[in-house]
Amino acid sequence: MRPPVRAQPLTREAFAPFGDVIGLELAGGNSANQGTATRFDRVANLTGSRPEAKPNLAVFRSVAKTLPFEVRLLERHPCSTQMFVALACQRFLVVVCPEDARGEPDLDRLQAFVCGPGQGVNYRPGQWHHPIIALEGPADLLMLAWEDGSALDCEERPLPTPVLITRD
Ligand SMILES: NC(=O)N[C@@H](O)C(=O)O
Ligand code: NI
Repeated sequence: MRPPVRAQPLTREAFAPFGDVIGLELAGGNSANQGTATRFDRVANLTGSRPEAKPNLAVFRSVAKTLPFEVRLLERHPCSTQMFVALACQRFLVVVCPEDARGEPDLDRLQAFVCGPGQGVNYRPGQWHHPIIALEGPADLLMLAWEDGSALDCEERPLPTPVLITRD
């Protein structure tokens, strides 16, 4: 079995190779609503590359899992970004994995992030990741991706051996 992967706190810098972080480290912004708000525009690069695919705004009501957690499969969405933002949660787990020269998950470089209330991530298109996991308590998470109901919406890859994610 591979050495366990320690889940790390979510930061913009650490997550940058995998996509965008939402709700963390907001910078700049412009005044809005007669000065009663600051708006931070385009905090994530939302893309869907298939003309027939439509944006799907969904709510995932996830049951709680605990760490340590065994990752037994990864998936990717080749033609769309996928965003998850916590609507209500205590913690949620984001697991991402770079790809090797063949485009397959490079499990030696798998990373895990513990995210909290008010935070979100947006995977870049084709980014290998584990399906979203709620931690410590059930979670409602808002999801946005471009989907058309075809197989290209989501490509799954069962892992030959599980990868254990432990608490930092
Ligand atoms: N597609 C789906 O239902 N869920 C996954 O894509 C996920 O990342 O959670
Ligand atoms: Ni996904």
